Amino acid sequence: MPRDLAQLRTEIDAVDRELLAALNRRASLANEVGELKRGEGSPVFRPEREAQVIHGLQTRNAGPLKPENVATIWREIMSACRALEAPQRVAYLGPAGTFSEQAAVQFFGSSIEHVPCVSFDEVFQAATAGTADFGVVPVENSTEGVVTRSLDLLLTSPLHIVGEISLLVRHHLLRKERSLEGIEAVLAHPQALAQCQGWLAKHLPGAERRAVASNAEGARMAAGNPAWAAIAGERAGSEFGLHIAAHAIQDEAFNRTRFAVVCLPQTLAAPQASGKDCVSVVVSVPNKPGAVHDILVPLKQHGVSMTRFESRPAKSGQWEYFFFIDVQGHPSQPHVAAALADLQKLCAYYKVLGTYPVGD
Ligand SMILES: O=C(O)C(=O)C[C@]1(C(=O)O)C=C[C@@H](O)C=C1
Repeated sequence: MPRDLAQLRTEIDAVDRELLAALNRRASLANEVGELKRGEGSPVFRPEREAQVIHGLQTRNAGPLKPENVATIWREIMSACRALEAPQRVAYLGPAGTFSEQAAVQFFGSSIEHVPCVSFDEVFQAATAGTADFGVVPVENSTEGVVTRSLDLLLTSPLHIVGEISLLVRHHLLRKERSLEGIEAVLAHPQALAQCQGWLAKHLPGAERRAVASNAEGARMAAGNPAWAAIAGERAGSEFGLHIAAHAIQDEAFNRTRFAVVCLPQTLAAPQASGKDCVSVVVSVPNKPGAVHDILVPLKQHGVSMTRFESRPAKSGQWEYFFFIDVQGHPSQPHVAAALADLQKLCAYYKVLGTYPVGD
């Protein structure tokens, strides 16, 4: 005899009470961990431990919850437990409603203190000066390529990368009206304008494209002028009470942005191996034939996979470049350590930007 709705809800209520009791037991344990850590002066946030917890549960998960549900739920549970140990302040390009904010919440969970900033430079400053514990900045977009300012800041700043997260970025055309009639200007961050240039040329060829500090800032401004539209995500639309006049206008359907999570080395030492890690380095080589080829040889010799290779001008006026290289693995693995040591010997400049668990 199948149970009726009332019976099923009674059972759900009983399970919820068990869950609540179990979650509070977990939170009390996290409180104790927090006390231990305060005594030792060790970091509250341990991304490799969180990655292991989620991975371990996904391996044991018998369903019907999907593995991605398990990840989302436990990210929030650990965010709440972490906040009990000590609230983590996270800087990102604001205001509220940006994709950077979404990346910060997706990475740290929603139990964080928000530190919205007006530029990527300010995000780095906040995390360097200690007004934030962490910064979250975009480093690469699948349509537009690298976010050059972030890479330049990574090169010169004392911050290192401790995590990464990638978001599917869907840009909408947002405005006070529901139609495309009478739009004089489209406001967005230059990256978003570039990611939607095909759509704009086709549908709003006469509208001015105005670059602003962030997409959410554009949305805030469009909320005050019916002749303006903004390009931004849903979050910004609801934040500023705008309608979606056109859905998903980015030129590539699978437009993704990868964000780096950065902090001072004393906030969080390089994470221990999580089992699925990555090392980011930036190097420069002497300006001579074959030098770029040579730096890749140690990776091949030691069987280390390279997942990223980007160049940025060294700004010396001499056609010299910095190369941003990501390799798979963790320096505690002998073949990774040997490959990096051999690579370093060939470089005029060599800096490890970070070792961290590979993001989703
Ligand atoms: O294991 C720890 O070090 C904890 O502080 C506990 C916990 C958790 O909730 O599981 C919370 C914060 C850390 O980032 C990692 C894990």
